[in-house]
Amino acid sequence: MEIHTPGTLKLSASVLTIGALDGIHRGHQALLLKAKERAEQLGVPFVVYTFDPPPKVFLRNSRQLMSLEEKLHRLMAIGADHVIVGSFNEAFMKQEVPDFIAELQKMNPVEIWEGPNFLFGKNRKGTIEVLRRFFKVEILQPLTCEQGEMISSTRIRKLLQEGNYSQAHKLLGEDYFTSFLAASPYSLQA
Ligand SMILES: Cc1cc2nc3c(=O)[nH]c(=O)nc-3n(C[C@H](O)[C@H](O)[C@H](O)COP(=O)(O)O)c2cc1C
Ligand SMILES: Nc1ncnc2c1ncn2[C@@H]1O[C@H](COP(=O)(O)OP(=O)(O)OP(=O)(O)O)[C@@H](O)[C@H]1O
Repeated sequence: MEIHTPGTLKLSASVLTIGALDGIHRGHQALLLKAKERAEQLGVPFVVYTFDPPPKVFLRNSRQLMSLEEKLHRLMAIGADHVIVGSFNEAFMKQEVPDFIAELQKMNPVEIWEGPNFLFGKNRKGTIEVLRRFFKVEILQPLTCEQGEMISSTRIRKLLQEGNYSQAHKLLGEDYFTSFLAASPYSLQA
């Protein structure tokens, strides 16, 4: 797996997923595995574009679920061929939608895979509809928990804050929880 700074990766074809992906929870895992499967079927590299820190950590001071290092390990295990890490700061978030689209075009994505609520660009003006003017965008039906609620990083943060570790465990996924706890600010030793 290769790691890149924004604007440097040029590919003749790819399958792309973009997102904060904080915690790589079961919803993220489903999305990433689907995109990886499509990349394999199409015989093109699988590219993940992520942000550090996650936008909500930078903008709202939300607690970060997973370090960048841990996220990169997870992405490698899932089979990402390339990861672009955008340093999310004042300068980055001022990029207008067309500038970000131009950057994505350098990777010639044949498919972009997202969940239903993906937004991007300055003032969150970029929607799935905007993205669809330029690329083939596929939407994964959101993965929900048994109670029917959508799995999200926000929900997991709340569960951990409430001390509901067993539900957080379920939403993060069995295989992921042990090392997640060891690496996170929610470590049991903390
Ligand atoms: C180029 C760019 C600029 C962004 N600017 C803003 C912004 O001005 N305000 C904001 O709240 N989020 C901004 N974001 C963050 C997005 O709202 C969103 O968090 C990000 O695209 C990741 O999607 P996700 O939250 O679904 O993972 C920006 C994202 C990108 C890629
Ligand atoms: N439960 C889910 N099922 C499918 N896709 C999901 C799910 N949760 C998030 N995604 C998708 O993963 C991508 C990255 O989303 P993001 O990292 O913002 O996740 P999130 O859990 O919604 O985070 P937060 O709660 O902090 O907003 C987006 O395309 C989003 O729609």
